[in-house]
Amino acid sequence: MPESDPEMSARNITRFWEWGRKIICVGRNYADHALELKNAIPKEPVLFLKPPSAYVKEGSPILLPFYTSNLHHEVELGVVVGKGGTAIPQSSAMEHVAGYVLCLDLTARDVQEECKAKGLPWTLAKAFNTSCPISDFIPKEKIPDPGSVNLWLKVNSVLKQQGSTSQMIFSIPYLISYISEIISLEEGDLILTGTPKGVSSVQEHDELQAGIEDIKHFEVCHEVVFLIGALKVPLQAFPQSVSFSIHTANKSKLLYRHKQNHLTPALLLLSPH
Ligand SMILES: O=C(O)/C=C/C(=O)CC(=O)C(=O)O
Repeated sequence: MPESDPEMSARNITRFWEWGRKIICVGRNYADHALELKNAIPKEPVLFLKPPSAYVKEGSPILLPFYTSNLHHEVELGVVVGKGGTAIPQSSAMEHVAGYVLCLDLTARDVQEECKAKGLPWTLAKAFNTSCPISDFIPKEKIPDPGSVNLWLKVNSVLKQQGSTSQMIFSIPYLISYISEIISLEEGDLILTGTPKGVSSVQEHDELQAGIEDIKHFEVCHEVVFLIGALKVPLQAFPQSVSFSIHTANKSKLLYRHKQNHLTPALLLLSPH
């Protein structure tokens, strides 16, 4: 894969969500969060993906999937890739970063638990439309030390999550190097670096606010946070008319599968109709 595609380079990195092709997420990257969900501390990064259709910008509504009754917020620092590459060494990894966003990795926790129990992928739990709300683009220069910033999230003004990126098990340069060995990074890709502890359930009409603060330059970045880092996103139900009916298979067969195993796509086909 070429390191830089001239057509891609002409695009505006501050609007990466309009054309970026991948969202690569890191799970269990904060020990206290791994433990709150009763997981072991990982020895290497846990990776999963979201599609670009997961993006939703600050101020737009999050759609609440009808198949979950336990949607969780996870606040994260997102790293926006400015220069692609494969097998990027840790020593030059930060040269590939264009900037950052504050993001949420919304997770249908009940669905994820079932997927985990059955050894199934987490796609339904993590990759639905609007599962990745993002703030405005934050240029790299505004966060001189991304390994030492505070992230916080409030639900209806109540503080739920607070943690420092210094608590990450795998650092940003390590993650860029590790991921790019396996999945070539391209300009406009976003890496979600994991969430600190305090994840909890959100409901329709809840209001989420999140922020980022540079610990070392607290005074300056507190102001920056207020301007660029805050997310304020109302939740609303998936419109009933939305349909996931992507299968044409015989309904009675799907109904049988629904009874046997309600996490199969049959649930999506049959559920609200
Ligand atoms: O392993 C689990 O039970 C859940 C993991 C996550 O959802 C983790 C993340 O996405 C994260 O740590 O950021």
